[in-house]
Amino acid sequence: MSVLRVGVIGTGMIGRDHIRRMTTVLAGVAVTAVTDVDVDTAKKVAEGLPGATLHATGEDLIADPAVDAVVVCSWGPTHEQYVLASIAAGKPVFCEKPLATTQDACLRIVRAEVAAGRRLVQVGYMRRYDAAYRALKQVVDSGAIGTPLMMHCAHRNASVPSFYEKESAITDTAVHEIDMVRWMFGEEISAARVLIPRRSRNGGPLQDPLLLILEMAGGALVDVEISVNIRYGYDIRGEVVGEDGTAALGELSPVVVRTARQRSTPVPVDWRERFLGAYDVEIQEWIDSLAGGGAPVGPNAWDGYAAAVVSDAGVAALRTGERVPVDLAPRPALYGTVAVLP
Ligand SMILES: NC(=O)C1=CN([C@@H]2O[C@H](COP(=O)(O)OP(=O)(O)OC[C@H]3O[C@@H](n4cnc5c(N)ncnc54)[C@H](O)[C@@H]3O)[C@@H](O)[C@H]2O)C=CC1
Ligand SMILES: O=C1[C@@H](O)[C@H](O)[C@@H](O)[C@H](O)[C@H]1O
Repeated sequence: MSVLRVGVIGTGMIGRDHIRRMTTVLAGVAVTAVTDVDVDTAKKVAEGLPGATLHATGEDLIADPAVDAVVVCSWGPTHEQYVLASIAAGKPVFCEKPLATTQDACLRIVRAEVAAGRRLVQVGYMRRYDAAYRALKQVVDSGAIGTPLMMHCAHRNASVPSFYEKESAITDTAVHEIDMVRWMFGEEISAARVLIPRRSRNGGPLQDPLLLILEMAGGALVDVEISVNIRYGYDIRGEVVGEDGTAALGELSPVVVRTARQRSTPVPVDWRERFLGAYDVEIQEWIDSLAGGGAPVGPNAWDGYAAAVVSDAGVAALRTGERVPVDLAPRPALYGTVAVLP
């Protein structure tokens, strides 16, 4: 079996987590190079990877002949330069979300990939790989609950770091639901609104929670509660309401505890725990798709662009209180003829 040689740019929290899974869990892959502007961290990570090269820059890593494919896990504003450099080098690139931090930057990536004439980019929207979301989509697609009319979502973080801003609730957090509902309904989002409830005393200067309302092109409505200081753990919920029934993400805990007349299940601490299996499947399927020179089949540059445009609409809705339409550029043929590829 051939081994995909991967270079990782950014050895922070998720970069190290993806390196751990590529070196200890997944098959057909070796991490052969790393880099980070925080040289000390990158050096420590490289020391734990026998034979891997520590590069001074992301560009050096992309040019390394011992790197077949690139994984970008640096901060969002740096994604564009590394994704574009990977496309220019003709190397497949898995980029953690967001694809880039502005819709113009995402469009530059889309155009570069179209000019290259083949799919090279995959974006890290891992919910599409989660067993519960996949089971939910299977029910929706089967028609068992009839035409979907609404989806209720909750995205709750226990807490967020001090650099998290008001807009991050949309651009950093709800962006996962933005991608997920496009995939779940197989269609684009046409408009966004934000409703602002009473502010939590745990939210500090943030407007927390928020309610993001998304209008799907086919007329369904999606509401997303975004609470980022919920304290009790990391809680992700989703329920689709159809004409003939409803389907919701199941309870995921492998254990139920009964004691002192209480019944309880643990709540994950954060996304690494909740989506552990999804990240494994996501990266394994990406590796497998590249075998023998193949193209990635997961969330593509168009999906990254569409998520950025909807995020911008959400941010504008948050700032103005208005309903903001989503205005997408024409979609290039490289990204298929159905609205959102399955
Ligand atoms: N799919 C998901 O659920 C998640 C995705 N993410 C995404 O992953 C990315 C990284 O997030 P974290 O690991 O949480 O951040 P982090 O701050 O822990 O790690 C980012 C690393 O990138 C490095 N870096 C920054 N600029 C760089 C540059 N120009 N070149 C090379 N390295 C550079 C930093 O020094 C840092 O070590 C973000 O885009 C974030 O949105 C993060 C958490 C979960
Ligand atoms: O991507 C992620 C983080 O960056 C973000 O800050 C969290 O809100 C999300 O739940 C997580 O999946």
